[in-house]
Amino acid sequence: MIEYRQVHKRFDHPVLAGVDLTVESGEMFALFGPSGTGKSVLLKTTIALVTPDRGDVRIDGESVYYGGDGALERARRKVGYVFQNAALFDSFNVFDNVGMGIPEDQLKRMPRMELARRVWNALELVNLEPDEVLSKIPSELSGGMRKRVGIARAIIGRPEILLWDEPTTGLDPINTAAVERLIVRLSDNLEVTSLVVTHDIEGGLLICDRVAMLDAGRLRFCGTPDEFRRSDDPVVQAFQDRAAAERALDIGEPR
Ligand SMILES: Nc1ncnc2c1ncn2[C@@H]1O[C@H](COP(=O)(O)OP(=O)(O)OP(=O)(O)O)[C@@H](O)[C@H]1O
Repeated sequence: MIEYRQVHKRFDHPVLAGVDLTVESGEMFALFGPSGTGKSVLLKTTIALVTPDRGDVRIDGESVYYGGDGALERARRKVGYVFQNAALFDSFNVFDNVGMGIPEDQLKRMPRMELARRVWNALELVNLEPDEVLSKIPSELSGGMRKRVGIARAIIGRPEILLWDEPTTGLDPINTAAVERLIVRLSDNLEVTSLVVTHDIEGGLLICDRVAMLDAGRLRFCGTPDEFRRSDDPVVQAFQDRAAAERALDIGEPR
């Protein structure tokens, strides 16, 4: 379970102004919101990739920020993070990039054969052919393949929680659908809690148990996909209308 409690963050302007949100264990949860409202920043506060100015995050009841020695480390071990642009290391091959998802202390003690087996399994789980990609560097892969390598790195450490930062952004419709199927399959097979930040509202509503919408640094909506669709909040409605119009433009439908 992930609990965000009164999370505040400002950079040169206020971004998060007291976000309260609970994602239950085993849940598949999507976070929506207009561009620049702090969705990625909130995701990053989960494991202190961004540190909140105020507030706390609790994972399975343990405070990430006030839990004392080792709390952040324990949180990071439980979480796999799928970065927006895959964030692979350009000069390392796929084997090394995926292997980096294993915590360093475990990696040091791990026999090479065991590491190879884990990397192989992780690549198979994301539908990549290990033989074909292991020795390639990221620039030799397509955008969709790089995303999958990033996902393999996130799952190789056997996380209990997967955080997905815009996993389908920049992908064509076919790859988008494939990655969405992958999110569902991995979340089911690995029995993880998934929190997905996405602009793909339709996809998020289709695959998630609950969704939330962030607006102006605060949670504007939290509920089931059905409740979201039927919300009479004008801000939520306007957001959905805008998303639908953008989608229609994307896929060339008449507006
Ligand atoms: N490290 C940082 N330093 C300064 N400003 C930052 C930093 N990270 C994020 N911001 C700012 O915080 C705001 C929220 O950014 P964030 O990436 O969380 O938005 P978002 O809701 O995920 O948007 P998008 O949907 O466009 O990705 C933006 O104004 C962004 O410029």
